[in-house]
Amino acid sequence: TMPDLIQQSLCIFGTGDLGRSLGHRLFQSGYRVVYGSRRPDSCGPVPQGAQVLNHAEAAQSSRIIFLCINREHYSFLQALAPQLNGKVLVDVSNNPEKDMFPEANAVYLQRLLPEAYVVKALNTLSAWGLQNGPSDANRQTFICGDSAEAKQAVSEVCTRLGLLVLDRGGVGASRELEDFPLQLFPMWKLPMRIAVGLSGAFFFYLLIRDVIYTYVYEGKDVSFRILVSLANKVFPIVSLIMLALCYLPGVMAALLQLHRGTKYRRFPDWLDRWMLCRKQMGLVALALASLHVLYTLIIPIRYYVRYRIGALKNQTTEFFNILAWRTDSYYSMGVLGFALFILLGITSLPSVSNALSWREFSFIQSKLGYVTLFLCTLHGYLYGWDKFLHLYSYKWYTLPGYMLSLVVPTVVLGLKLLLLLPCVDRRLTRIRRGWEHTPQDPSVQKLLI
Ligand SMILES: NC(=O)C1=CN([C@@H]2O[C@H](COP(=O)(O)OP(=O)(O)OC[C@H]3O[C@@H](n4cnc5c(N)ncnc54)[C@H](OP(=O)(O)O)[C@@H]3O)[C@@H](O)[C@H]2O)C=CC1
Ligand SMILES: [Fe+3]
Repeated sequence: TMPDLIQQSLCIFGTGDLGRSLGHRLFQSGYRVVYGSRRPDSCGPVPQGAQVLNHAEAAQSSRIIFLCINREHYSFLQALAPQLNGKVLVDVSNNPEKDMFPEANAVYLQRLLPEAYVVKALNTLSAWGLQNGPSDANRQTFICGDSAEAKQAVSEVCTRLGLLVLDRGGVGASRELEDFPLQLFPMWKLPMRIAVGLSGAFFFYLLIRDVIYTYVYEGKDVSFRILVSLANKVFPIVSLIMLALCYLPGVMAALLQLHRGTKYRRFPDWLDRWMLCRKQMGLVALALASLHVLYTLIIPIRYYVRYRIGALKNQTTEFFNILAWRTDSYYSMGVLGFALFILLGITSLPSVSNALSWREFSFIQSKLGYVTLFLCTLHGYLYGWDKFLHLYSYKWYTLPGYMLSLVVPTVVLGLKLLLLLPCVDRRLTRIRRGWEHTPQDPSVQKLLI
């Protein structure tokens, strides 16, 4: 019923892992597959119905040739130039490490065969993923090449394989494409480093204040506190600081724009990088906040706590109304803050945020985000209440951890309040709409010309 499709054959060089998986998928999609191999008679198993020939013969069968060969072996293709000139060569290769070779693999291939049309594609897929059919992670492929017509031909094949094709431009973009598979959660690196660094620092700080101090002054060993009490201080402290760090770059960018009087100037690189990983920063903070919630929920079943309650059983103590208010208020702020925090986390998931308009997304991430930060900071302040008045809070003249955790959020919220002042807000809006800029600024003039 689809004679044109059944007739069309595609050529694959290399019968290795990727060659076989790709051939299998192409065959399933209705193409005839012809392999080019060094040893057509003794190569490994190939998909049913596929033909295996030597390279020169196989090249005759199709205009498009997928090179499922490692880059190190590309040089043999030069001898096949007469057969390969004018063909579309699909480079799918990756390197095991970054910057192994001076030029990108596809650029190298194009240099070896200047008369062929090199297209980089499929390198971000895996042989395993191809064999398993399109799953979520394997549904898209980046593609680049200098010939629009060759790219179009390869795109059609990829589309038939059920892949979403994302055009990245000329062959010069192939270095970027080849670096993709080598990345390991690039956006998570900075947030994870901050989380680990802050957690370590606060752990030792609190270890000295809570455990070592008690040991030195009271001769009591309370090291059991490390596992729950200490953890339940470190996690909320780091979580609150990181939540504030999500909003600090935005505030700083606004201040920078106000200071420069224009939006037509790039932010410094570090600020750009910081802004780009805000989502990951927020999700790490959410994970830590969740740990804080779990640790808090298990407090009543801890042996230490049950022991203390048992010991107090026969004493009649007075009911302090103010204490009831204090604890309830900080718990309620914590609960509300955490609920909003989860909402922020959910709306940052791609499948959810894709369903939101830009306006809805920025409403939740910015307005509700600041409300979340405010509630969580208030939770911290109410937790402290009047403790800062008591001398026992300052062991060895050091501040309690919760006080340190309030510094960054307080600064961020303060600056945000400043930005909300009507006169400041009006100026910022004018700058962001491009109505206002400092004309004597040379970089702006360059942009305007
Ligand atoms: N495996 C994967 O998941 C992915 C692989 N890739 C890329 O695909 C390419 C192939 O990978 P893969 O299939 O895993 O590798 P394999 O080692 O499994 O297969 C490579 C094939 O290349 C051919 N070959 C080997 N040496 C030479 C040589 N000296 N001269 C000519 N041909 C040779 C062989 O085929 P024959 O014996 O038939 O000649 C061999 O089967 C690589 O560039 C890789 O970066 C990209 C994305 C994912
Ligand atoms: Fe708390």
